Amino acid sequence: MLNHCQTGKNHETRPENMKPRTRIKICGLTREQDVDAAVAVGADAIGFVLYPKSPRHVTPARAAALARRLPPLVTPVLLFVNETAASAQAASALVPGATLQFHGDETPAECAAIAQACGRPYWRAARIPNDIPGAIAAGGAAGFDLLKFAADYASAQALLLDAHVAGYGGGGKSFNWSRLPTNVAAHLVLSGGLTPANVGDGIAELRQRGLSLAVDVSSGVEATGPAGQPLKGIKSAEKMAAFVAAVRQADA
Ligand SMILES: O=C(O)c1ccccc1N[C@@H]1O[C@H](COP(=O)(O)O)[C@@H](O)[C@H]1O
Repeated sequence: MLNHCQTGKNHETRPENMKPRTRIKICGLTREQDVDAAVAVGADAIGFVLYPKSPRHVTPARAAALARRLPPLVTPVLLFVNETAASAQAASALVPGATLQFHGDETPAECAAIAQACGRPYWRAARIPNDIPGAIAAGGAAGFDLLKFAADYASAQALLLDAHVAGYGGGGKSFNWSRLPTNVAAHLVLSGGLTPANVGDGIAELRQRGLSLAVDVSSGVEATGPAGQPLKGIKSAEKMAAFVAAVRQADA
C-alpha cells in the first residue's frame, strides 16, 4: 500500500470519494450523566481537565471514577497544564488507557519524558494566535509556525490546534483556520470555539492538511443558565447530539 509520502497526498490512503470518519472528543466533563450522554451520542474520546485553575477541573480520583463509566473503544483523555511529572504519572495510573493532553507550556522534552514515564501517548496543544496583519509566519498563522511545532513535537500522537486564549484553553474562541499550512506531517485535532454550527466548515477547511483530522469541543456543547450564561463543566445532551450530527453530516 502506498503511504502519504509516496502518493504525494497528506491524508490517509483511501478509495476515491470516501471521506474518513472524523473522530470526536468532547472535553471538560464533570458529571456522570454528561459522560453517559456523550457516549450515547457517539463520542470517541472524553476529556477530563486536571488543571486546578480551570472551571471544569476535576481531581484525578474524580476523573478515574468518571472514566470507569466508559465502554471499550471510547478513550479517556487527561488534560494537563504545566503539571509536574510526578502528578501526571500519579493521575494517569488511576485512569487505565488514558491519552495525555498537554495544554500548557510543556517543552518537547518534558512531554516526551512524562508520556514515557506514564507509558501513554500524548497530544500537544498548539495555541495559535489570531491574525495580526503582516505577521504571518512561513509555516502558519500570525507568527505561529505549525510546521516547526510539528517537527519539535514529533513524538506526539497528535497536535491539538486551539486558539491562543487567556487561561490556556477552553475559551470558546476559534482562530483563522485558513492560515494553516496545507501539508502538516502530523495527525491533527481541531479545537477552539467549535460548535454544531461551525464544525462542518472547520472539517472542510482542515481535512486535507494533516495525516488525519479529529475534532475536540468543550464550550460549544455546554449548557446555559436561565440568563443565557454558560455553565462551564455542565454539558447539554442536545448540543452534544447536534455536534456529533454536524460532524457526521460533514463526513457524508
Ligand atoms: O476546558 C478548560 O477549561 C481548559 C483549561 C485549560 C486548558 C485547556 C482547556 N480546554 C481545552 O481547550 C480546547 C478548546 O476548548 P473550547 O471548545 O474552545 O472551549 C479544548 O481542547 C478543551 O479541551
